Amino acid sequence: MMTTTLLLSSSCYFTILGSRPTIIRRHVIPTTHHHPLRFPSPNRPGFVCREPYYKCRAAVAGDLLRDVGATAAVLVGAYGLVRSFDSLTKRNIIQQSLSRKLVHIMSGLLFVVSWPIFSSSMEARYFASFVPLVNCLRLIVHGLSLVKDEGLIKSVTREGKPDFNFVLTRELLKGPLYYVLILMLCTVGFWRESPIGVVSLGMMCAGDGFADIIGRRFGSMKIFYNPKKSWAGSISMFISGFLISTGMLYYYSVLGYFVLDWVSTMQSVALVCLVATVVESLPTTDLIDDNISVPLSSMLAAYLSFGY
Ligand SMILES: C/C(=C\COP(=O)(O)O)CCC[C@H](C)CCC[C@H](C)CCCC(C)C
Ligand SMILES: Nc1ccn([C@@H]2O[C@H](COP(=O)(O)OP(=O)(O)O)[C@@H](O)[C@H]2O)c(=O)n1
Repeated sequence: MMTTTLLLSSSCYFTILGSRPTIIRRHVIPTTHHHPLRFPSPNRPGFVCREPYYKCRAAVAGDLLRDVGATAAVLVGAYGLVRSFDSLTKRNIIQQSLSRKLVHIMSGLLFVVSWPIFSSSMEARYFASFVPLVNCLRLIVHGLSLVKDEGLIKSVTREGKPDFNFVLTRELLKGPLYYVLILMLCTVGFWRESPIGVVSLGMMCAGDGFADIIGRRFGSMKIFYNPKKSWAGSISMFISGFLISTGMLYYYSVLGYFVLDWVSTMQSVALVCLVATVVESLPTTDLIDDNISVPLSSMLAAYLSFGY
């Protein structure tokens, strides 16, 4: 019932939204609705099915089947990723802090990489957002110690010691929870139609992740206005964020989702990286988690520089 309501409401919402003219942006010409590699989907605004009705219904059913399959596959991938790092940590192959950061880096990036396996229907983004939603609920349930999952605790908490006291598992309700909420926001809000989501997640996942990994190891020269952060960490955030975000945009442009003017695009990505890196370096972690400040500041900077 909830799914039907969601599908009907999202179809109505995107029928209205989809009637907007396709505006050619300074950098980006959104081609998602008319992606040459995508088969027409009858539940897309403006689509005129010239085939017999049964063929249109088959196309809708094909989209639905594809999105359900893609959702299941990505859910399994998410569970497998956390379990893999739990195993590596248990066998002392990698340190717990490194495990957490690699999960931080890889989860979101692999999630964004998986978006093209979903259909080109208007509801595809909601199927994709179901994956971070499930993980959000999982973090809440375990964060409130309603259920015990040693592997999850070891893979995504700072301590990694699953003694299941409420204080420790409550950590799941901070960084990790904000992280999956931002994934949901970017999936539903920007999807494959705007570079803003891709770049913002590149900064949150890769930039913030490598800042920690490099900063912990090589961050002897501290930032004068925030001794908890280092120049090495911030510089690595800028470089990794720029390279990964640009690489993700290239991936989506090769698949035909964006047509990008690369000179101005790289200038815009560099600006977003600079803004996100400065925000991350500020002594505000106690006030607002990096998993909120970094992506939100990236979204604002990307909106102002990409034009939409
Ligand atoms: C450890 C995490 C965040 C904490 O960040 P920080 O506080 O150290 O800055 C990441 C938590 C990841 C979450 C448990 C699983 C998310 C999975 C994702 C929605 C889907 C991944 C799919 C892909 C195919 C592996
Ligand atoms: N710009 C940065 C970011 C992190 N770091 C290092 O990485 C550690 C963890 O960074 P963080 O507090 O942002 O970690 P999370 O809150 O992202 O888990 C810091 O205590 C620093 O040792 C750094 O040196 N420079």
